[in-house]
Amino acid sequence: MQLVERQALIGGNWADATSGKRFAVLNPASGSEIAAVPDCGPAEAQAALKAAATAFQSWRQTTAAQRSTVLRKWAELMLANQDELARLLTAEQGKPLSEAKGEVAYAAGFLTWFADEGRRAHGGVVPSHRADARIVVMKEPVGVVAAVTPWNFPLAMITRKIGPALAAGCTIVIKPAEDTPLSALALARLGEAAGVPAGVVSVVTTRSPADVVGVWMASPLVRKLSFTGSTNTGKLLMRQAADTVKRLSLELGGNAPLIVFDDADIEVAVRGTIASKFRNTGQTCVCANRILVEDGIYDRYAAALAEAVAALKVAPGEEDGAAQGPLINQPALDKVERHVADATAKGATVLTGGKAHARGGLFYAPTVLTGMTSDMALASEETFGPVAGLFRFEGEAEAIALANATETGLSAYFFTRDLARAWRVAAALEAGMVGINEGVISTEVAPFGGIKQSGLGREGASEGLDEYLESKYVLFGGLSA
Ligand SMILES: NC(=O)c1ccc[n+]([C@@H]2O[C@H](COP(=O)([O-])OP(=O)(O)OC[C@H]3O[C@@H](n4cnc5c(N)ncnc54)[C@H](O)[C@@H]3O)[C@@H](O)[C@H]2O)c1
Ligand SMILES: O=C[C@H](O)CS(=O)(=O)O
Repeated sequence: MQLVERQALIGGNWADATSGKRFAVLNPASGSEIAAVPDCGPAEAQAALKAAATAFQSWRQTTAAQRSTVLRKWAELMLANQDELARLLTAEQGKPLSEAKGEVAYAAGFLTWFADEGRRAHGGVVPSHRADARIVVMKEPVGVVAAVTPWNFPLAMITRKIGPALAAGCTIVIKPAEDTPLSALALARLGEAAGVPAGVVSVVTTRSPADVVGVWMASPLVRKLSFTGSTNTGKLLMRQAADTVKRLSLELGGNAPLIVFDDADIEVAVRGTIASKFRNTGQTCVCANRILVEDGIYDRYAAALAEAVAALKVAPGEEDGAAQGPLINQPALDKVERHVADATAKGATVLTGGKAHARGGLFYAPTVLTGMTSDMALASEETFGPVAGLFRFEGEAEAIALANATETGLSAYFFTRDLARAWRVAAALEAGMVGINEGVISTEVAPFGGIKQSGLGREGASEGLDEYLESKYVLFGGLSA
């Protein structure tokens, strides 16, 4: 396999951990080792941070056009290596190759998007409050950014940070998830080829995240943390950030409702449910987690959904036609099995799946459960696996109440053909992102993020650049009136 890097990128140098320690990266479909990478610690974290602080002084002096050129070239190299990057991503993360290829393009899209946005980071001239003074507002880069990213989208969750950070003139130190470091290292190699200067981007791989990230969180040199991962980890890092008042972008957990109203087009609703619930084998932060179905359509929809889910091909991601890959690791599989066992013990019925797949290992049969109730674990916890739990409701008010009965608020979906209802329900749902008659809404052009305990800030869109900029207001006084 090409593009496999076996060293970390520390301040422009490809290096082993000073301890010599390494850890294996496994293929979740087979359990076989793909490669081993450095198990870095505080020494490497400090070296990467020092290099980023030094590089920041020169990178911030480049023009927006120069930074844009580098980001565009990087995106071009990603697309030129799309097949190789996708094969590597599928090998370490498990998703079907078709989805991995889609992620490469999606990830490159953030670099292209912010290559353009960075050239629009305008400040402004403010109408002065005094005749002898003029006021301007300048946009300046935040500084050194620490990025901590998850395993489920090992490329896109990184470029969603690198893009705006570098476009703004920041430098960045990255700690990728221990399950999927190879995609991050391959990305960094392409960045080097695109002209990213030494120290501007570092990738520090480790099996001990707290040891590496703890150095960055304690240092005043890091002016911003951009984190994507679970809400619990996000809260922990948020507390650590307080000591040095770091800027925060937090993309955390979800528990998305997907509502099917009586007037929905069943085929559209089933297609949208499959797209939302089973993308990346259900291991997506914006996956539908609770399926709320109105009484009048419930039985027809449940039968149609179960038929479609039963037809999903479960296989290693590189196999032709694979629609569902393995779970990322044993704890992820254990959680899926716990949610299904809890639901059936409390009265839910399995329409399809409901057990480990015949392939064994980390493969689980895509599942549809009916008769779900709010006391079940799946109702309040993010399953992060291929399980669609159907809850019954009567009337719009009950649907909204059920949908909003969660501490998170990342995404929500609903299916209806009533335009007035579409506006009412979209306004009533407590979520940062809403899909109407659509199950996949993620794009670099729209602000991605959640409310409540799903996080802070937005990624992508024009707003995504603001997360990496500071406003400096300058008053020119003593001017003749
Ligand atoms: N909102 C979003 O955009 C988004 C996107 C993807 C995943 N997620 C969420 O992430 C979760 C799944 O991802 P995960 O299992 O990798 O989450 P996780 O929080 O376990 O890990 C995320 C990252 O944090 C690191 N980490 C873990 N503990 C740490 C610590 N004590 N100090 C420093 N770093 C630490 C991990 O090594 C990893 O790189 C789900 O809840 C999912 O909803 C959210
Ligand atoms: O896990 C959620 C990520 O944000 C993936 S996507 O942006 O929804 O594709």
